[in-house]
Amino acid sequence: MSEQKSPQDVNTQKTESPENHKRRDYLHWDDYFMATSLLSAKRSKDPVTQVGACIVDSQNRIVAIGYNGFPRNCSDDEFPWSKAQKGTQDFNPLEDKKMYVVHAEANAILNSNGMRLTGTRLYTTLFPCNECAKLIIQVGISQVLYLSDKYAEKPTYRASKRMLDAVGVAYKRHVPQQKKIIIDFENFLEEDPNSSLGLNDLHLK
Ligand SMILES: Nc1ccn([C@H]2C[C@H](O)[C@@H](COP(=O)(O)O)O2)c(=O)n1
Repeated sequence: MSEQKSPQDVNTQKTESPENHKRRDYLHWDDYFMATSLLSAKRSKDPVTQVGACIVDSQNRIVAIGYNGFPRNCSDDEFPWSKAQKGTQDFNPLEDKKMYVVHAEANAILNSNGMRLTGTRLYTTLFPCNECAKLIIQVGISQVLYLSDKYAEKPTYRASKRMLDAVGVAYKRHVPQQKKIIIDFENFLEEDPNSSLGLNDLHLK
């Protein structure tokens, strides 16, 4: 004979069901903003280093995002994506991407459309260079969170830290709580069997 459930048991069962309480594996704020920066970096055409940045206010609202790329209307197909090699026969400084690329952090600042950025936080996938540090300081960003500092030994990055230290802009490497976030469009494509979109999964590692 099956056991009868008291109304109390039924209630307990209801509260224990995963659908009745808060999800536990939700994204934490810092991971969320860094993942947003990583997603933005996916827009970059730079074949070597794709950088993304995201500016967030004190109420955890994203106020701007950006990635590294050429200025508006400077064609991705005409301007150089390579680095000019000093000492080579055909060395031409005008054929170097660094002459033209707007860094992700600078683009994020510019994309904020003149909004007041005092006290905001900047999430960037790569530590800001000296030129971006100048902008960060001038607009009043108070904290920088970064994922990689692969160019730490270069003078431009040491100069960046010198300026940020001098004025008290805090910076720290973000250590993600969630090691992997997968954006999977497939579930949504399955909802529409007639869809002919051939989208690949986007894996953020
Ligand atoms: N904090 C940074 C540093 C670099 N970038 C951009 C500039 C270039 O497009 C690329 C670096 O290229 P690489 O020297 O690694 O060939 O990343 C940036 O947006 N933000």
